Amino acid sequence: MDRTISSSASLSTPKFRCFDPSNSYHASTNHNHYFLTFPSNNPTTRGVTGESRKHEPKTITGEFGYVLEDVPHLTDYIPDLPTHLNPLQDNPAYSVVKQYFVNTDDTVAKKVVVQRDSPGGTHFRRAGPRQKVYFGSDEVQACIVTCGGLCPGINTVIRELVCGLYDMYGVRRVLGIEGGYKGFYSRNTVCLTPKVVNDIHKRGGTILGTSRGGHVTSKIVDSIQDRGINQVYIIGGDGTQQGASAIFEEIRRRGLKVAVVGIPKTIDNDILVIDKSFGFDSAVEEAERAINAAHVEAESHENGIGVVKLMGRHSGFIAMHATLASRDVDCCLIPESPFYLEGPGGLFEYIRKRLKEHGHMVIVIAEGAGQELLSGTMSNLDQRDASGNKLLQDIGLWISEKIKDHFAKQQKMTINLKYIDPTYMIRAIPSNASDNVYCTLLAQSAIHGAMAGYTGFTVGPVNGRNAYIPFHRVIEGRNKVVITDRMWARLLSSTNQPSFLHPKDIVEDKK
Ligand SMILES: Nc1ncnc2c1ncn2[C@@H]1O[C@H](COP(=O)(O)OP(=O)(O)O)[C@@H](O)[C@H]1O
Ligand SMILES: O=P(O)(O)OC[C@H]1O[C@](O)(COP(=O)(O)O)[C@@H](O)[C@@H]1O
Ligand SMILES: [Mg+2]
Repeated sequence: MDRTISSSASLSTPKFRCFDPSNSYHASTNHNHYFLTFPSNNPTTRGVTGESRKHEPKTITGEFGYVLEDVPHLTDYIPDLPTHLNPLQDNPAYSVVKQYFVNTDDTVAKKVVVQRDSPGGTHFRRAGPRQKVYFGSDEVQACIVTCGGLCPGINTVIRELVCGLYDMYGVRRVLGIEGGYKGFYSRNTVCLTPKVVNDIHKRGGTILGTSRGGHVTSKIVDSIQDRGINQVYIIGGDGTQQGASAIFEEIRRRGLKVAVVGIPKTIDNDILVIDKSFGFDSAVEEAERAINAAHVEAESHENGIGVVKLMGRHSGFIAMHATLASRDVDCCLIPESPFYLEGPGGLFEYIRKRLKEHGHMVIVIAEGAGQELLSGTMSNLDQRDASGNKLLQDIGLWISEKIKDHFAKQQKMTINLKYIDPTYMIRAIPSNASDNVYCTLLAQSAIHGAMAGYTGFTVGPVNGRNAYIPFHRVIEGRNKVVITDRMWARLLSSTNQPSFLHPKDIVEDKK
């Protein structure tokens, strides 16, 4: 579809001009791009001369304290976009479903436990197919990129994006960007078809490759524009969603008809708002195997101690869930719960007690736990990876040495400690059955959102329903284990470990 939208600089409408092919900076033959010129009177950019202000959150309020934290839509900055009937209504598989399309007003409550007098509270737009779409099938040129660390299920999401675009919306042009964000401007692309992706969900990793660092917003958006891409599916964690948000802002600033969709991928389960990230269950299952091995080793030796280090840079969800699932773990240490070694209530005292009672024990430690204890004692202090994430020191190795040293020198006690570090093994596997289904729903929800013209959002389950969540909500912090929550209490009660909290802290927290 080739359209020119122009308007006078009225007070109520933004001023747009059509893409100018003579502009060598963005030389492209694609006709689906609209440019926003500044200054404009668009509410999201008003008052800014020469450059765009960030997209203001769209908040819609209703009666009784109802709040919708809405996601941007292409029509927010490109008015009068033509619409099409959703091709799903003629699709034999879907046309038989009663009420297949979601009501455009459907929203998902962030909080489902409420009291009689509770206000309506925060809601997100419900994911799903809409009757009207803003892209024709022939018009779509989609791309998929995977960034950050690996996670079980990435290939399933890629597969389902490609097959969903093909089967549900008749889209035939889907590009894979190789090697993460930097692939937009430094690598080739690969054409993705249902045939190419047919079996990939059975493999771990990502067929597209991934990387850290290399997010240069202007170069990425230039590449999107030059290639004529109008739907961008970005699979990645908290850092990636930050990057996706920057891409969305730049696309909006340039006034392009390009939908930017984030698909949350994090093995650490540290992305805000969503219930749980895909691949997390698969990773926990794999972690169980390491814990089992540690337990077998520990119980076969006198004073046997099995130490297992698991992933979890800032959030201890994997360690917590693997511990709760296993029942063989006697102590779980996570970044959110500071601990200490010596003295009453400390880790050494607990280990001694446990060995006396049971003759063996298993300790699970998340890689980000206790970093403050060993700061300055090991090399690579304050080093960062290409994405700016702090490189952690090996807490598992450090604590194993400390335990051995303490029991040999101070307790004159022979212990048998086995240290297991399955770090990469838990994330390099294919996803399990339930994660595969999760990935399918996630990918399809992402497609429906982009086709319906929504942009600048992350898709994910909120209280069991997929929703479109504005980027700013997922990048404003990290999801962490709350150690004053019932889940952590369950863990403490299942392991019998000390809380390592000073009674004064607990009283203050309860207040
Ligand atoms: N604040 C940020 N702004 C823009 N891009 C970012 C930001 N943080 C990370 N990125 C980019 O996102 C990608 C993945 O980030 P990373 O932190 O490595 O993994 P993850 O997304 O899994 O957390 C990298 O290419 C990185 O450059
Ligand atoms: O060695 P790499 O590839 O940087 O990955 C290690 C890190 O990746 C993580 O799994 C998290 O990565 P993401 O944020 O990309 O999901 C951490 O738990 C771990 O510290
Ligand atoms: Mg991350």
